[in-house]
Amino acid sequence: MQKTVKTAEGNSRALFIQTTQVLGNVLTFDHPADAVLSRHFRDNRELGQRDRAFIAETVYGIVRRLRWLRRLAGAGATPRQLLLAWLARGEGWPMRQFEGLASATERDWIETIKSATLDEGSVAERADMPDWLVERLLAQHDESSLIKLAQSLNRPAPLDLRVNLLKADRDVVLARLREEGLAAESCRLSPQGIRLGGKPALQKHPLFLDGSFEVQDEGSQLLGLLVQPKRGELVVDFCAGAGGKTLQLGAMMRSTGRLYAFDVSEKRLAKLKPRMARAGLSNVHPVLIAHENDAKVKRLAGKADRVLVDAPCSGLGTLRRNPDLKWRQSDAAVDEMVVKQGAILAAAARLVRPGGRLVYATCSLLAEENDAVVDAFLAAQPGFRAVSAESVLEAQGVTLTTGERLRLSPDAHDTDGFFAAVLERVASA
Ligand SMILES: C[S@@+](CC[C@H](N)C(=O)[O-])C[C@H]1O[C@@H](n2cnc3c(N)ncnc32)[C@H](O)[C@@H]1O
Repeated sequence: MQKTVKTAEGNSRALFIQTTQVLGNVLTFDHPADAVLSRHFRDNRELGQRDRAFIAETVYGIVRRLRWLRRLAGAGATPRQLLLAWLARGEGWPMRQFEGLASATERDWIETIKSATLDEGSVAERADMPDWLVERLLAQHDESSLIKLAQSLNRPAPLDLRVNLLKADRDVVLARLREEGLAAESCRLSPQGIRLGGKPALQKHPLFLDGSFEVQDEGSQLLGLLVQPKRGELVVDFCAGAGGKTLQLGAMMRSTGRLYAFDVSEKRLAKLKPRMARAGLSNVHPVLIAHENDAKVKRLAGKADRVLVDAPCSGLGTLRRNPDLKWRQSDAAVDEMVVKQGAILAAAARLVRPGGRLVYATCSLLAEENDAVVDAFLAAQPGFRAVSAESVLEAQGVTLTTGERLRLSPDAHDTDGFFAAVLERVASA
């Protein structure tokens, strides 16, 4: 495999070739883009931080604007042509920057790309989304708000941290990061969050290694607040994954009580274990389940004070971080997901004790995966009632006009897109 020669400009011929290779692999959409990138970086350990950033940002930039680039460069454009078109039009590289990187013929082609004009295009083309997705979103938004939302989803996300309140104080962490020259601000909404300017590498930061903070989008932090777990409670994180929210819930419980972290993915749960240790949590019990009706789940029927269902979903609210999802998801996959979401919510609800709380959340922007799932659940389960998400947040010092259900989007809140409904099992008489 071609190895990179790092240059001051970070745009050597070899780097260019590697970027084209990675892009070609990402554009098959067989695997998530972040997995393709991680693998490439693992196989090319000599790549410096700048080169990695160039490859990742370029590939993500192209995937975000793929529809536009294919209109400019031609539907059958090769990964290399897409790369050239992106650098010329998306990044605005002047012609001289292509010297030594592109052949004379390619440079002529780049000139035509630079001066090409496109007609306005369809809504889906302007949104840089597949037609099926725009059709679904147009049922919820008018054209101009959809374009605004799409543009916000087509921009990179900021980097947010959640301070582990079990180990650290937000102001102390903020002050330390600032002393180190990082641009750090308190998050606007989450009382546990810090927003950083730029994308500093933090995996080796002492405050990361000692569990004082974790990377977690501000919107995701608000979901933890909706669960609002207390010391000594029995809490279930039904779809815990690698534990982004489990860690937050465990810290809010001050490492007391019992916090069950269920998931069907052994690989994801395995990633939770070192994170629990770093976070100083001894109340978390990861449990691998075969499916939502596993006997291990049923044992807790009627016992949980709080249950979080952070449901598997299309993930379309996270397009800023995972832009390939819009090309990897499909209409049919969303329909299947909706059935699964209903089944998981119904199974999770059985665990909630009378008077206990159930939170259903997704990082989707589609009403089918959000309101429709909750509406169907409430219609089938008269033993549950809705609680206002806005009031739950307000009680914790978060001022956000969101109404009964939490709806976050990058254009309105500069967070990833999230949905959540807070439900309560009516206490028996
Ligand atoms: C949105 S992700 C969870 C993210 C996690 N809560 C976090 O904050 O990092 C959804 C998770 O649901 C899990 N999942 C899928 N089907 C499930 C099921 N039937 N029961 C429990 N978890 C399931 C997936 O493996 C995935 O980890």
